[in-house]
Amino acid sequence: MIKAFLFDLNGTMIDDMEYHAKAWSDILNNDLNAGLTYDEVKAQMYGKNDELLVRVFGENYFEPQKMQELSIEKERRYQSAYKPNLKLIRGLKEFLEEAKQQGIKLAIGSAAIPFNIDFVLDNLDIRNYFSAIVSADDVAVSKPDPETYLKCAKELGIDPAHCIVFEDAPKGVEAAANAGMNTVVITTMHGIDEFGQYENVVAFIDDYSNSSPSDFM
Ligand SMILES: O=P(O)(O)OC[C@H]1O[C@@H](O)[C@H](O)[C@@H](O)[C@@H]1O
Repeated sequence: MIKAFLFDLNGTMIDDMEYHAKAWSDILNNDLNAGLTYDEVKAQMYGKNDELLVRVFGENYFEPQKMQELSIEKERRYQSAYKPNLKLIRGLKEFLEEAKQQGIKLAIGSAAIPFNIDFVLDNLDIRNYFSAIVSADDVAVSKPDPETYLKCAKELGIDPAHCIVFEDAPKGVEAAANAGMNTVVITTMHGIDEFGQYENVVAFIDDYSNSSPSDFM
């Protein structure tokens, strides 16, 4: 029996992954000469910003302070490009409202830093729907490690077996599987064909306009 919905943020609540890809591509290739193709940048976009930098450049390439600066700079570029288009994915507001009315607990489990989570929640004024918010700063290791989603469940006081995750990224679906949770996939940046290996996907949706919370309980 499902008692809680755990939402990934980027690509799942807002359709912004193309803006993350552009900001990362700019930082990695134009500022840091990583020489990655656009598809390679997209494939690296999961987990914390520091984890991404280590995957691309190796351990100890940057001082922690430098990684912090690069992370903030990347999010500044992302926010300034995306802000004019900032909006929830179609049908999500009504979906959240209905879930709240039905007593389903709601949480956000994101690899984003609080700077970005605040940017979304405060500009869209939707913070009040969520009883727990787990960001990059709240976990030792991000997705595909299960820590993010297990921490959401713990903060909500709900058994992981009674949670379902909403995700857009294969590595996020993997994180949910590692946490023992099923997943609803929102096909924003990643197509259905990219999720073939995951047995914990129970549904694919383009947006929330034809769904209601009871479909996933
Ligand atoms: O876990 P979420 O909400 O999908 O966020 C993931 C993204 O968050 C962004 O802030 C990172 O810069 C991206 O690299 C990462 O992919």
